[in-house]
Amino acid sequence: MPDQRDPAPYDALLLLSFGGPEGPDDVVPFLENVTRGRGIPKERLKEVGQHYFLFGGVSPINEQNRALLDALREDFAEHGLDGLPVYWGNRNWAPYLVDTLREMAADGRRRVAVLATSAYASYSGCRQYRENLAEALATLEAEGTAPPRVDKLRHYFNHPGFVRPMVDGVLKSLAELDESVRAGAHLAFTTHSIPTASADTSGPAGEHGDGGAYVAEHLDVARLIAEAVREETGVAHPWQLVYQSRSGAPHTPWLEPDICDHLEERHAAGVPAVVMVPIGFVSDHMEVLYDLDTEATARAAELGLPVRRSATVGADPRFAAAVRGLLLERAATERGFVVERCALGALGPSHDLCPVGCCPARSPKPAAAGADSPYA
Ligand SMILES: CC1=C(CCC(=O)O)c2cc3nc(cc4[nH]c(cc5[nH]c(cc1n2)c(C)c5CCC(=O)O)c(CCC(=O)O)c4C)C(CCC(=O)O)=C3C
Ligand SMILES: [Fe+2]
Repeated sequence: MPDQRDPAPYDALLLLSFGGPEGPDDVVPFLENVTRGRGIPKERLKEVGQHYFLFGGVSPINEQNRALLDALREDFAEHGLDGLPVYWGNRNWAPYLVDTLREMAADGRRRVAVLATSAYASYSGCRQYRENLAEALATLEAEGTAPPRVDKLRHYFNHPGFVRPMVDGVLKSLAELDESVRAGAHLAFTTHSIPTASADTSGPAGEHGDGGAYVAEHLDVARLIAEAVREETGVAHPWQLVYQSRSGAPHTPWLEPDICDHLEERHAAGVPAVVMVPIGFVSDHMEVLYDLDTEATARAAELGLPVRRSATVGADPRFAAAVRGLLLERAATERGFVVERCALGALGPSHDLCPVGCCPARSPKPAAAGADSPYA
């Protein structure tokens, strides 16, 4: 049996996130960072900029990550991992990933476990993070600094520490609905829309059928939550997986239906209330605060349809404990043990190392933490 408290070979955890603006002057440069080379129409960028300006140019994502860092440090300290430092770096805003990795190298960190604030497979949700890691490591090498080795922790969409807090969130939202509409409420599980071409090729090649791993993983989580809610309430609330935050050119097919169209369609079908469950996201960041709490909630109000939006996991202590579990599990695996890998649902635990061709890019770039990675 491996020592369940031994983080070796890891000497640090890196929380890798998206990043977001912290004031009005940050908004445009942030959007330029996000969309460089991605072919996003100017009109869409203007519109998304307005979402940020509506909130004073501040995305809530950085505050959310600071709270998660606190929760992780507290959990580690309480479970004998207080010697394991936790760092934070972002893909698109300060603290930038490359600066954090440089600091980690200077601090003598040689082997780093990476937790991305993205729970599912897809180019945007996995490989793009791995490409950014590879790019940052290459930058350090070019500067003459030996970069630490980075291992990305597996996808945790089906980990109980991710799923259970969301079940509680749905139960809370249902309880907030008026009793007259509660039992008839539908659950709208939402996630980021992505191009269908990207969805179909998400995950290891050939796995999971139409919509690839991205859709299959979300359906598994939606089913798990709906089932747990039924067990708690005795009511089988009808549910559907829907999408939000569509971007890109209008002629490119993206996953549908959109949450706003779905609310209209449910309303027309006589559904008395809807709980929007943002399973695609780890915290209440701008896609949640604008696209659901502002836009979709306003659409529902126009329709006279009662809606609630349930909580994301954020800094829930159960999620922090899950991260510790993922790190210790991977650490033991790297030390040569065969360990139990905690996962709910039908798909089982996700892979540790992305195989060649997993979530392919439009134009191939080096990606870290994969079977064919230059820095493995
Ligand atoms: C799958 C997915 C996740 C979930 C996984 C994960 O969390 O990583 C996610 C998260 C996020 N997306 C975010 C912000 C943005 N995403 C954009 C654009 C895009 N996202 C895409 C996909 C995803 N995005 C895609 C396919 C595009 C089109 C451009 C491209 O092909 O790359 C744009 C540009 C404007 C626009 O096009 O909408 C912005 C500003 C923020 C920060 C929010 C905040 O500031 O609080 C977060 C957490
Ligand atoms: Fe996005």
